[in-house]
Amino acid sequence: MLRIAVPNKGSLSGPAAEMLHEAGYQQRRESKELRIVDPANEVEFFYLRPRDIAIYVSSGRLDIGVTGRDLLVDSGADAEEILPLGFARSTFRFAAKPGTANGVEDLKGRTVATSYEGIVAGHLADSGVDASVVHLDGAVETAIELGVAEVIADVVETGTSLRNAGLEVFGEPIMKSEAVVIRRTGADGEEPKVQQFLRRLQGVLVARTYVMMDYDCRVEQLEKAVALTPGLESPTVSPLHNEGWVAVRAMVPAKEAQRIMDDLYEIGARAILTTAIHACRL
Ligand SMILES: Nc1ncnc2c1ncn2[C@@H]1O[C@H](COP(=O)(O)OP(=O)(O)OP(=O)(O)O)[C@@H](O)[C@H]1O
Ligand SMILES: O=P(O)(O)OC[C@H]1O[C@H](OP(=O)(O)OP(=O)(O)O)[C@H](O)[C@@H]1O
Ligand SMILES: [Mg+2]
Repeated sequence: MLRIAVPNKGSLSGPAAEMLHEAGYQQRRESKELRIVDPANEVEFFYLRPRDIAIYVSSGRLDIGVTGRDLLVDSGADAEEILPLGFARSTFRFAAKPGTANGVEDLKGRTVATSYEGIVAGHLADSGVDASVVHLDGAVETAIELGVAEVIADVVETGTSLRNAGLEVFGEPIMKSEAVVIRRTGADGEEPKVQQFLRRLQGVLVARTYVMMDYDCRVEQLEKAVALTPGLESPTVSPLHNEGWVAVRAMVPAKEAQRIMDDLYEIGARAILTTAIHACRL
């Protein structure tokens, strides 16, 4: 039975459960459940605090986990990223009242408040800057107003929390994060159950980024049409009952679907349809 750690709370928890559900795994019915078994898929899910997941996985008691890249790095645990999942995207940045600092070099002798002490201490050390770090659990933006620190280092997504606190980012981004699948460093990467789990999640990622496109076009336009919709391997082309026409079917990136439909129409393609892909194995 594959043992998988899943975030039980916070920004990662909802999207992680949704992705696992789309990948065909049973998920917990209510938020107080800490552990469920999915016998059909021979998987056991452990719902843990996102911050603790890398520690459990590095101990070898759980095979894999879903967490944030920033949380993995911050933990310092002996675990490695094996698949980025594309949700809970954020940037980790320094911020302060405007005019306080322009870069990490200005932090010498100052105090930085953060929930990610590992990342911040590592970054300061790498930059050769001697500053103090104060650990806070959350709502770090308020630390400056209340005089606990002059600078914060925190997760930024839309920037709304910083703006509301009258703060501005400064310096280079410290890191870019998103949800990731992790395993113990050096664990057997070929393990078939792990490979199957990763293939299922990759299938969801592809199903979310591509749509299926179908259209009819004249044989004379086929080469131009196929250049617009090359598909992953090559498009399927089938004859139509009306001579001189073919039906074409290919996967296209969802973001480009409308533009491709316009371009196909321009060259004379008709009955252009897109349909969602629910699951796939490439
Ligand atoms: N507003 C956000 N947008 C995108 N990702 C975020 C956001 N806030 C936190 N994250 C990401 O979520 C992970 C942190 O999850 P965690 O549950 O510890 O914090 P949280 O989502 O802020 O929840 P909590 O309310 O418990 O603090 C990190 O990987 C972080 O980058
Ligand atoms: O750039 P934004 O879109 O505003 O998102 C970033 C904010 O979201 C998270 O906070 P959360 O709401 O989880 O509260 P917390 O600080 O207590 O963790 C994070 O810690 C930032 O404060
Ligand atoms: Mg938070």
